[in-house]
Amino acid sequence: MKHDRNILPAIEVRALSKTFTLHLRGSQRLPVLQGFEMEVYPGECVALVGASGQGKSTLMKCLYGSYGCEQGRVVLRAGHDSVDLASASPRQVLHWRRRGISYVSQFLRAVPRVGALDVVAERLLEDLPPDGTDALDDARYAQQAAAAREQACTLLARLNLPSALWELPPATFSGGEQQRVNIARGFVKPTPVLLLDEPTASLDAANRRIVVQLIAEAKARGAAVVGIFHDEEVRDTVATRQVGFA
Ligand SMILES: Nc1ncnc2c1ncn2[C@@H]1O[C@H](COP(=O)(O)OP(=O)(O)OP(=O)(O)O)[C@@H](O)[C@H]1O
Repeated sequence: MKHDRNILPAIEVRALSKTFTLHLRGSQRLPVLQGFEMEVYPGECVALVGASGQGKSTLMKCLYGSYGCEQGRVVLRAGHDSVDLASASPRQVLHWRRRGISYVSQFLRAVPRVGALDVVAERLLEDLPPDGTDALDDARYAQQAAAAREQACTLLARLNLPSALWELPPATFSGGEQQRVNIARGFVKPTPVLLLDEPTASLDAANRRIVVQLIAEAKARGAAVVGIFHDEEVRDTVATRQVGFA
Protein backbone atom coordinates (compact mmCIF):
# COMPACT_ATOMS: atom_id res chain seq x y z
CA MET A 1 0.00 0.00 0.00
CA LYS A 2 1.41 3.40 -1.06
CA HIS A 3 1.05 6.33 1.29
CA ASP A 4 0.75 10.00 0.49
CA ARG A 5 4.18 11.40 1.42
CA ASN A 6 2.51 14.39 3.03
CA ILE A 7 0.63 12.19 5.48
CA LEU A 8 2.49 11.15 8.62
CA PRO A 9 1.82 7.82 10.30
CA ALA A 10 -0.73 7.97 13.14
CA ILE A 11 1.43 5.43 14.99
CA GLU A 12 5.21 5.31 14.69
CA VAL A 13 7.21 2.84 16.75
CA ARG A 14 10.98 3.22 16.54
CA ALA A 15 13.72 1.01 18.03
CA LEU A 16 11.41 -0.15 20.81
CA SER A 17 12.88 -2.48 23.40
CA LYS A 18 10.95 -3.94 26.31
CA THR A 19 12.39 -6.28 28.91
CA PHE A 20 10.46 -7.57 31.92
CA THR A 21 12.42 -7.83 35.16
CA LEU A 22 11.00 -10.52 37.43
CA HIS A 23 11.76 -9.09 40.88
CA LEU A 24 10.36 -12.12 42.70
CA ARG A 25 12.62 -14.41 40.63
CA GLY A 26 16.03 -13.02 41.53
CA SER A 27 15.54 -10.08 39.10
CA GLN A 28 15.57 -12.46 36.12
CA ARG A 29 15.29 -10.45 32.91
CA LEU A 30 12.98 -11.46 30.08
CA PRO A 31 13.65 -9.52 26.87
CA VAL A 32 10.44 -9.44 24.78
CA LEU A 33 10.79 -6.65 22.20
CA GLN A 34 14.18 -5.68 20.79
CA GLY A 35 14.54 -2.80 18.34
CA PHE A 36 10.94 -3.19 17.20
CA GLU A 37 9.83 -0.88 14.35
CA MET A 38 6.36 -0.26 12.94
CA GLU A 39 4.29 2.52 11.46
CA VAL A 40 0.55 2.62 10.89
CA TYR A 41 -1.10 5.21 8.66
CA PRO A 42 -4.63 6.58 8.96
CA GLY A 43 -7.06 4.14 7.34
CA GLU A 44 -4.82 1.08 7.77
CA CYS A 45 -5.49 -2.01 9.86
CA VAL A 46 -2.28 -3.79 10.85
CA ALA A 47 -2.64 -7.32 12.21
CA LEU A 48 0.04 -8.52 14.64
CA VAL A 49 0.82 -12.15 13.89
CA GLY A 50 3.16 -14.70 15.39
CA ALA A 51 3.47 -17.57 17.82
CA SER A 52 2.22 -17.35 21.37
CA GLY A 53 4.51 -15.51 23.77
CA GLN A 54 6.33 -13.46 21.12
CA GLY A 55 5.20 -10.08 22.46
CA LYS A 56 2.03 -9.10 20.57
CA SER A 57 0.05 -8.17 23.69
CA THR A 58 3.13 -6.50 25.17
CA LEU A 59 3.35 -4.24 22.11
CA MET A 60 -0.37 -3.42 22.40
CA LYS A 61 0.18 -2.37 26.02
CA CYS A 62 3.10 -0.16 24.93
CA LEU A 63 0.81 1.42 22.31
CA TYR A 64 -1.75 2.12 25.04
CA GLY A 65 0.86 3.57 27.39
CA SER A 66 0.38 0.84 30.00
CA TYR A 67 3.99 -0.28 29.75
CA GLY A 68 7.04 1.91 29.70
CA CYS A 69 10.14 0.69 27.85
CA GLU A 70 13.92 0.97 28.22
CA GLN A 71 14.55 2.27 24.73
CA GLY A 72 12.76 3.61 21.73
CA ARG A 73 9.78 5.77 20.84
CA VAL A 74 6.04 5.15 20.57
CA VAL A 75 4.76 8.23 18.78
CA LEU A 76 1.04 8.80 18.26
CA ARG A 77 -0.29 11.64 16.10
CA ALA A 78 -3.71 13.23 15.84
CA GLY A 79 -4.07 16.38 13.74
CA HIS A 80 -1.27 18.73 14.80
CA ASP A 81 -0.88 17.03 18.16
CA SER A 82 1.57 14.23 18.94
CA VAL A 83 2.97 12.37 21.91
CA ASP A 84 5.75 9.88 22.60
CA LEU A 85 4.09 7.42 24.95
CA ALA A 86 7.48 5.92 25.83
CA SER A 87 8.46 9.11 27.65
CA ALA A 88 5.05 10.69 28.36
CA SER A 89 3.94 11.57 31.88
CA PRO A 90 0.99 9.59 33.34
CA ARG A 91 -1.13 12.72 32.88
CA GLN A 92 -0.31 12.90 29.16
CA VAL A 93 -1.05 9.19 28.76
CA LEU A 94 -4.49 9.67 30.35
CA HIS A 95 -5.16 12.70 28.16
CA TRP A 96 -4.36 10.67 25.02
CA ARG A 97 -6.45 7.73 26.17
CA ARG A 98 -9.46 10.01 26.61
CA ARG A 99 -9.11 11.78 23.29
CA GLY A 100 -6.93 9.74 20.97
CA ILE A 101 -6.80 6.00 21.68
CA SER A 102 -9.54 3.40 21.99
CA TYR A 103 -8.56 -0.02 23.28
CA VAL A 104 -10.74 -3.11 23.14
CA SER A 105 -8.99 -5.48 25.53
CA GLN A 106 -9.90 -9.15 25.75
CA PHE A 107 -11.71 -8.69 29.03
CA LEU A 108 -14.12 -6.03 30.20
CA ARG A 109 -12.98 -4.12 33.26
CA ALA A 110 -16.18 -2.39 34.30
CA VAL A 111 -16.92 -0.47 37.47
CA PRO A 112 -19.28 -2.50 39.71
CA ARG A 113 -22.91 -1.35 39.75
CA VAL A 114 -22.65 0.70 36.54
CA GLY A 115 -25.08 -0.55 33.89
CA ALA A 116 -23.90 -1.64 30.42
CA LEU A 117 -25.41 1.40 28.72
CA ASP A 118 -23.52 3.81 31.00
CA VAL A 119 -20.28 1.79 30.68
CA VAL A 120 -20.46 2.66 26.97
CA ALA A 121 -21.91 6.20 27.26
CA GLU A 122 -19.33 7.27 29.89
CA ARG A 123 -16.62 6.97 27.28
CA LEU A 124 -18.23 9.92 25.46
CA LEU A 125 -18.52 12.01 28.61
CA GLU A 126 -15.05 11.56 30.11
CA ASP A 127 -13.46 14.50 28.27
CA LEU A 128 -16.19 17.05 29.00
CA PRO A 129 -15.92 19.98 28.92
CA PRO A 130 -13.87 20.07 25.70
CA ASP A 131 -10.54 21.96 25.71
CA GLY A 132 -10.86 25.72 25.76
CA THR A 133 -14.47 25.86 26.90
CA ASP A 134 -15.94 26.81 30.27
CA ALA A 135 -17.27 24.12 32.56
CA LEU A 136 -20.62 22.79 31.39
CA ASP A 137 -23.65 23.81 33.42
CA ASP A 138 -25.96 21.04 34.64
CA ALA A 139 -28.48 21.48 31.83
CA ARG A 140 -25.84 21.25 29.10
CA TYR A 141 -24.20 18.26 30.80
CA ALA A 142 -27.61 16.50 31.00
CA GLN A 143 -28.12 17.18 27.31
CA GLN A 144 -24.70 15.69 26.44
CA ALA A 145 -25.32 12.71 28.71
CA ALA A 146 -28.67 12.01 27.02
CA ALA A 147 -27.02 12.20 23.58
CA ALA A 148 -24.22 9.86 24.75
CA ARG A 149 -26.76 7.32 26.05
CA GLU A 150 -28.60 7.52 22.72
CA GLN A 151 -25.38 6.70 20.84
CA ALA A 152 -24.64 3.86 23.26
CA CYS A 153 -28.17 2.44 22.68
CA THR A 154 -27.66 2.50 18.91
CA LEU A 155 -24.35 0.62 19.14
CA LEU A 156 -25.55 -1.96 21.70
CA ALA A 157 -28.61 -2.62 19.52
CA ARG A 158 -26.38 -3.02 16.47
CA LEU A 159 -24.29 -5.54 18.41
CA ASN A 160 -27.49 -7.45 19.29
CA LEU A 161 -27.16 -7.02 23.04
CA PRO A 162 -30.71 -7.64 24.36
CA SER A 163 -32.22 -4.37 25.62
CA ALA A 164 -33.27 -6.15 28.85
CA LEU A 165 -29.55 -6.15 29.77
CA TRP A 166 -28.76 -2.51 29.03
CA GLU A 167 -29.36 -1.15 32.52
CA LEU A 168 -27.69 -4.12 34.27
CA PRO A 169 -24.02 -4.16 35.34
CA PRO A 170 -22.08 -6.44 32.94
CA ALA A 171 -20.30 -8.42 35.72
CA THR A 172 -22.79 -11.31 35.41
CA PHE A 173 -23.07 -11.23 31.60
CA SER A 174 -21.90 -14.14 29.45
CA GLY A 175 -18.44 -13.91 27.85
CA GLY A 176 -19.89 -12.89 24.47
CA GLU A 177 -22.21 -10.30 26.06
CA GLN A 178 -19.33 -8.76 28.01
CA GLN A 179 -17.21 -8.68 24.89
CA ARG A 180 -19.93 -6.82 22.99
CA VAL A 181 -20.17 -4.19 25.76
CA ASN A 182 -16.38 -3.86 25.57
CA ILE A 183 -16.53 -3.48 21.78
CA ALA A 184 -19.29 -0.86 22.02
CA ARG A 185 -17.19 1.10 24.55
CA GLY A 186 -14.16 0.82 22.25
CA PHE A 187 -15.95 1.93 19.09
CA VAL A 188 -18.36 4.55 20.41
CA LYS A 189 -15.81 7.37 20.20
CA PRO A 190 -14.14 7.93 16.79
CA THR A 191 -10.52 8.17 17.98
CA PRO A 192 -7.57 8.34 15.55
CA VAL A 193 -6.00 5.18 17.04
CA LEU A 194 -7.91 1.96 17.66
CA LEU A 195 -6.30 -1.05 19.39
CA LEU A 196 -8.10 -4.40 19.23
CA ASP A 197 -6.94 -7.41 21.27
CA GLU A 198 -8.89 -10.45 20.02
CA PRO A 199 -12.15 -8.49 19.56
CA THR A 200 -14.12 -11.45 18.19
CA ALA A 201 -12.80 -14.27 20.42
CA SER A 202 -16.12 -14.95 22.22
CA LEU A 203 -18.55 -13.98 19.46
CA ASP A 204 -20.88 -15.99 17.23
CA ALA A 205 -20.73 -15.67 13.44
CA ALA A 206 -23.44 -12.99 13.19
CA ASN A 207 -21.78 -10.73 15.76
CA ARG A 208 -18.33 -11.35 14.25
CA ARG A 209 -19.70 -9.92 11.00
CA ILE A 210 -20.92 -6.79 12.83
CA VAL A 211 -17.44 -6.27 14.33
CA VAL A 212 -15.86 -6.73 10.90
CA GLN A 213 -18.21 -3.99 9.59
CA LEU A 214 -17.35 -1.70 12.52
CA ILE A 215 -13.63 -2.13 11.80
CA ALA A 216 -14.22 -1.36 8.10
CA GLU A 217 -16.09 1.82 9.09
CA ALA A 218 -13.27 2.84 11.45
CA LYS A 219 -10.72 2.43 8.65
CA ALA A 220 -12.96 4.37 6.25
CA ARG A 221 -13.10 7.36 8.62
CA GLY A 222 -9.29 7.30 8.83
CA ALA A 223 -8.55 5.46 12.08
CA ALA A 224 -5.20 3.72 12.37
CA VAL A 225 -6.11 0.24 13.64
CA VAL A 226 -3.78 -2.34 15.22
CA GLY A 227 -5.20 -5.72 16.13
CA ILE A 228 -4.49 -9.25 17.29
CA PHE A 229 -6.93 -11.57 15.51
CA HIS A 230 -6.50 -15.29 16.06
CA ASP A 231 -9.54 -15.87 13.81
CA GLU A 232 -7.82 -16.04 10.42
CA GLU A 233 -10.99 -15.35 8.45
CA VAL A 234 -11.59 -12.13 10.39
CA ARG A 235 -7.90 -11.20 10.08
CA ASP A 236 -7.83 -11.73 6.32
CA THR A 237 -10.98 -9.64 5.92
CA VAL A 238 -10.00 -6.63 8.04
CA ALA A 239 -6.19 -6.42 7.83
CA THR A 240 -4.58 -4.24 5.20
CA ARG A 241 -1.15 -5.51 6.31
CA GLN A 242 0.42 -7.98 8.72
CA VAL A 243 3.38 -7.44 11.00
CA GLY A 244 5.11 -10.64 12.09
CA PHE A 245 6.64 -11.48 15.45
CA ALA A 246 9.36 -14.13 15.44
N1 LIG B 1 3.74 -8.35 33.04
C1 LIG B 1 4.63 -9.28 32.67
N2 LIG B 1 5.62 -9.64 33.51
C2 LIG B 1 6.53 -10.57 33.13
N3 LIG B 1 6.52 -11.21 31.95
C3 LIG B 1 5.55 -10.89 31.08
C4 LIG B 1 4.56 -9.91 31.39
N4 LIG B 1 3.71 -9.81 30.34
C5 LIG B 1 4.17 -10.67 29.42
N5 LIG B 1 5.27 -11.32 29.85
C6 LIG B 1 6.06 -12.30 29.11
O1 LIG B 1 6.41 -11.71 27.88
C7 LIG B 1 6.32 -12.64 26.81
C8 LIG B 1 5.39 -12.08 25.73
O2 LIG B 1 4.06 -12.09 26.24
P1 LIG B 1 2.84 -11.54 25.37
O3 LIG B 1 1.61 -11.68 26.20
O4 LIG B 1 3.16 -10.18 24.87
O5 LIG B 1 2.84 -12.56 24.14
P2 LIG B 1 1.78 -12.75 22.96
O6 LIG B 1 2.58 -12.78 21.69
O7 LIG B 1 0.71 -11.72 23.06
O8 LIG B 1 1.20 -14.19 23.29
P3 LIG B 1 -0.28 -14.85 23.08
O9 LIG B 1 -0.46 -14.98 21.58
O10 LIG B 1 -0.15 -16.16 23.76
O11 LIG B 1 -1.27 -13.93 23.74
C9 LIG B 1 5.84 -13.94 27.42
O12 LIG B 1 6.97 -14.76 27.59
C10 LIG B 1 5.26 -13.54 28.73
O13 LIG B 1 5.43 -14.56 29.69
